[in-house]
Amino acid sequence: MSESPVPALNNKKSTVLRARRLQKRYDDNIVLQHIDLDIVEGEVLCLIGPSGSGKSTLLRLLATLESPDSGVVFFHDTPLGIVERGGNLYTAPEKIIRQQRDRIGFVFQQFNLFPHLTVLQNVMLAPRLQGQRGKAEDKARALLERVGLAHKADAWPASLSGGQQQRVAIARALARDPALILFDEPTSALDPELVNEVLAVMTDLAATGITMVVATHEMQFARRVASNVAFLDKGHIVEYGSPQQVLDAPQQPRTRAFLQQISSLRSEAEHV
Ligand SMILES: Nc1ncnc2c1ncn2[C@@H]1O[C@H](COP(=O)(O)OP(=O)(O)OP(=O)(O)O)[C@@H](O)[C@H]1O
Repeated sequence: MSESPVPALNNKKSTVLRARRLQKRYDDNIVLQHIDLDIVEGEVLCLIGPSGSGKSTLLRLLATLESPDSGVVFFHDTPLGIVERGGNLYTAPEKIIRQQRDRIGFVFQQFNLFPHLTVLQNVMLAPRLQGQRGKAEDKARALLERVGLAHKADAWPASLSGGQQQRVAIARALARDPALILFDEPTSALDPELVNEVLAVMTDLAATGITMVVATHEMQFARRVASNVAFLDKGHIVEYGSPQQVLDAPQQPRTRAFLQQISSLRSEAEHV
């Protein structure tokens, strides 16, 4: 019997998401290789790495917005793909997979709000689709309050600043009652003066124990908020550990070079 590609699951209850041996390629370009990750309840994992290192692709695989070429993502121990068990190929029932996927929120770099819906309607959409019709509006208003935008409920997305649109996108992700929220460089598209309002909302979420994976170039945020930091380089996780380990005492030359580059870009920007 061939060895299973997936290591035996341990039954640690608090593991929200587990990725095993993920690999992804686009044509000849191998974008991710040998990715193993465990994300436990309440953890904030920051993904850092150079442009093109595979952060966005990894987030899309974790959210099952795309499928890996091999390897599998488990969400609360449910495989969201095909695994080998006892020598047979196994997939969870489609309904179960859908229910699990619904509990993964995603916040995109470019906000991706629906332009033809008001702010309130954007946030109400998920609870409505989940059949919470009666409660959807109250829930959406409470979430807008939570991100400081209750007064913008009836506004159109295009009338908001980028920072406000991203806060609405966070409220929309929260409306799914997610067990995990994935953030893909949520402040990269923002003018510098709008970055902090979004990071403040994310810091509050982390403090309430929401499990998050955040691809980011905001090292101060990672230092303050992350439980763990993973440094991706050319599709591999080459360094992983606490923010102090990875950001203050990196072991790998590539991590050191990347952090120096980021910090010199930052000081150049401050002197313009
Ligand atoms: N849909 C796609 N089709 C083809 N190639 C892709 C696709 N998506 C990503 N890639 C390639 O995969 C590699 C990793 O891209 P990815 O966007 O995941 O990196 P990243 O670390 O998030 O970069 P950035 O910080 O610039 O967003 C790049 O070489 C990119 O060109």
